[in-house]
Amino acid sequence: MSTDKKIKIAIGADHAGFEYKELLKSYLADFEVKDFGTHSSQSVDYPDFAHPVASAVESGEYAFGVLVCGSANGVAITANKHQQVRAAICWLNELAALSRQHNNANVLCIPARFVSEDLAKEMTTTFINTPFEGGRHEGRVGKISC
Ligand SMILES: O=C(CO)[C@H](O)[C@H](O)COP(=O)(O)O
Repeated sequence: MSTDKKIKIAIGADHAGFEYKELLKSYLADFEVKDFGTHSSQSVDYPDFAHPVASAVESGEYAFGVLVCGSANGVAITANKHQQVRAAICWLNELAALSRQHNNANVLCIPARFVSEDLAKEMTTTFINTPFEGGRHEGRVGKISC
């Protein structure tokens, strides 16, 4: 994959996403990645990890967040509570691309129990490397915050 050491990525997961998070952390070794936990497969509560990742992206310190839980619903619902966060649940590579092109998503949410490791890696690469298209999508994205 293409790499850019200047891109900072915040990553987090609950117990269901722990193994995928570890895998993605290694996969993203050429980026500046901060791991917000969890750090084992012991059962935990996904908001305890989704909020810190979302805050890190919302602050502007991290360009992107990657969150992993079983279905991706919990981490996405949590992350989207943050005003500056647009968290997208993706289970196809095309959805990862569209989440960037049309929605300017800044947090990728991966359902570890429903996608393969290879697809998780592929979607992460796509998410990081796909630019927002702007244009007609600019105003729509601008209307999301309330
Ligand atoms: O997907 C999730 C939240 O959306 C969690 O990973 C899932 O709910 C965890 O379930 P369990 O406690 O049964 O392992």
